[in-house]
Amino acid sequence: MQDYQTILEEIYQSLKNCENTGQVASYIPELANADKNKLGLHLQLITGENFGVGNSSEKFSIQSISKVFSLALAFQHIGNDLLERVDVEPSGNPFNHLSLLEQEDGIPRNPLINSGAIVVADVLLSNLQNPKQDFLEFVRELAHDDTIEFNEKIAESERKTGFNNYAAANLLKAYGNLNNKVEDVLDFYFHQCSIMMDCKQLTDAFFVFANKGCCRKNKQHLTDSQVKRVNAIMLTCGFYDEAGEFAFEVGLPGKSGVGGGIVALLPNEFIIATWAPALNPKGNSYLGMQALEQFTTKTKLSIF
Ligand SMILES: NC(=O)CC[C@H](N)C(=O)O
Repeated sequence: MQDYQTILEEIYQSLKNCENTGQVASYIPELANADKNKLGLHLQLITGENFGVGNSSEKFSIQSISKVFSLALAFQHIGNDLLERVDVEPSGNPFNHLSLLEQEDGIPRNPLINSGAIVVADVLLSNLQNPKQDFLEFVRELAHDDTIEFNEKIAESERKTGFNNYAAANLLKAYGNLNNKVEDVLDFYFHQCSIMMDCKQLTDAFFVFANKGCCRKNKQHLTDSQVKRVNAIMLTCGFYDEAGEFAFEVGLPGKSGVGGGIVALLPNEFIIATWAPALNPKGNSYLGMQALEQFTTKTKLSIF
């Protein structure tokens, strides 16, 4: 086995010493408080070994990483019917882009951009009995961790400034691709994005996507085919208009969030999560992208 702890420490040291030109997201005011100097990495092997460095056990707002959980839960409930309301093509555009939605008659390009995730949130609202609580329980169950919570302050902060997401939701409603009230769908969406987790917990929860749909306690949550699809969507759409760059530099399916987190995985091998709050111009963690590039280069482990 490779010396993963040493590899993580080398990556951590090299990034701690490099100039961090990223910027913390400030369009959600609560996120602007994050400390740009934080950096955490956690690796979990499919065999259960764990390795961590830096601020890997500090919780942060997972933001768009939550879109993978909502996609998985929607697949679990309505299967491929989901694909009638949201496509699976990379958008080549920023996560909050609107004009494509209008050009394509209210069918979002994929479930990992905001408009697509808002449609998925609508599906969950229609299919769950207590939507927010049931969603939280799903994430807790995947991670086997009942301490995972929403951050009400962050959800409220985004509600107050989420004009772009209101625009997307209203456009979806106008095209007949939203069954519930705009306010209710966005309340769910802002809460899912506000969930607080650390790098270790993210690797726990994403274990299911590296392990053919079975979580760490061996419960089957998704079929083989659903896991294949979720991973394919992560690979092609998980980093918005930087998905090509991530595949090129890192070579793993993964998902980023504007809280500065990234989770990536190699099916049947490992799950790795990074957290560094400052973002590059495309909205992905500046140091996190580099950490993962170094990891797959040093270990020679990627899907390619
Ligand atoms: N890329 C992200 O993490 C974006 C999520 C954020 N909640 C938004 O809707 O703008």
